[in-house]
Amino acid sequence: MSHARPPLVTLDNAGVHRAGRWLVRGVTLAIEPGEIVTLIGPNGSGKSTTAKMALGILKPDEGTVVRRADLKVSYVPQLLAVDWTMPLKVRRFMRLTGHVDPAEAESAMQSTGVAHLADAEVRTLSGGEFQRVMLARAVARKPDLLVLDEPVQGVDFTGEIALYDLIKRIRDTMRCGILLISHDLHVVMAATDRVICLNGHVCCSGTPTAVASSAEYKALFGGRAAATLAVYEHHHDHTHLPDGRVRHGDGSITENCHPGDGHHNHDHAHGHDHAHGHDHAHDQDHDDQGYLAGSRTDA
Ligand SMILES: Nc1ncnc2c1ncn2[C@@H]1O[C@H](COP(=O)(O)OP(=O)(O)OP(=O)(O)O)[C@@H](O)[C@H]1O
Repeated sequence: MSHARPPLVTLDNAGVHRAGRWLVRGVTLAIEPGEIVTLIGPNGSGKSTTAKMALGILKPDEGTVVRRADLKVSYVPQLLAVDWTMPLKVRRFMRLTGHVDPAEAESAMQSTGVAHLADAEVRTLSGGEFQRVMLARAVARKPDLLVLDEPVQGVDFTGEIALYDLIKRIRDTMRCGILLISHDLHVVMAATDRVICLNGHVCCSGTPTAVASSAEYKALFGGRAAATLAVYEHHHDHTHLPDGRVRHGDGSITENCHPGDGHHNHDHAHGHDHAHGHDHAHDQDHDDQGYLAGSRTDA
C-alpha cells in the first residue's frame, strides 16, 4: 500500500506583518517534488517574503507554513554579499559554506556547464557564469527544494533562456521542487507548473498554458525562445493602499483582500498588467479580468 507523502512545503493563508503593516498576506501554496512554482509580482509585492516563509527564515504572523520533516533546502538569494575584492576561485567558492563533497561539487559544475571555470576567480565571472556557479553550489547540496530568487538577474536574454533550460534540467534530473522568483512580470518559464502572482496577496495563480507567441517575439528571439518562455498578461482592478487596506473599483475600501470578502468587483487596473494561467487560488468570487496572451508553442 502506498502512502502519499505531504508536499515539500505548504503555506496556508500565510502572512508576515512588520512595522505596522502586512508585507504579504493570505498566501496559500504547496510545492511537490519535481514541481516548479514561479512567483511573480511587482517590486515589493512580497515575493522574497513569501520565499523566506517557505524556507523557514521568516515565521508567518498568521496562517501556517508546514515543511516536510528533514527537508533539505538550497537557497540562491537575490543578492549575494561577497567581498569581490577578495581573491576566490570558483572551486573554493563551491565549497565555501556547508559540507559539500568534492566529487559532488565537480559533478554539479559539470551539470551546470561551469566545470571549465573551476580555476577562474569568482570576481571575473560574467553575470551568466556567476548565476550558473550559484546554481552549481545549490545543486551540489542535493536539495529536496531549491529556492531561486531572481536567478536570471543581470543575465542577457540568450543567457536567460539557457538558465531557464538549465533549471528545467535540474528539476527533471533531480526531481526536486523548485520555487522560483521571477524578476520579470511578463515572462515566466514555460516549464513552470504553477505561476503565483503576488501583489501583497495572491492576486491569482494557475498553470501557464500560454507562451510568447507573437510574431514579433518569435522574429526577435526565435521559436526556441518562444518554447522556453511564456508571456502572461492580466488586469487587476483594486489598489493596495500604503496602510495595507484595499481600495476597490467602486471606490470602497476594505481591510484586506481575503477569500470570501466578496469585494472583487474589478473595474480598474492596479499598477501591473500581465497575463497569467488563470486558475484563482484564493477565492471563490474573484473575477479579475485575466486572460491568456497566447497559446503554447513548442518549437
Ligand atoms: N523586515 C522588514 N521590515 C519592514 N518591511 C519589510 C521588511 N522586509 C521587507 N519589507 C518590505 O516588504 C515588502 C515586500 O518585500 P519583498 O522583498 O518580499 O518584495 P519582492 O516582491 O521580493 O520585491 P522585489 O521584486 O523588489 O525584490 C517591501 O515593501 C519591503 O520594503
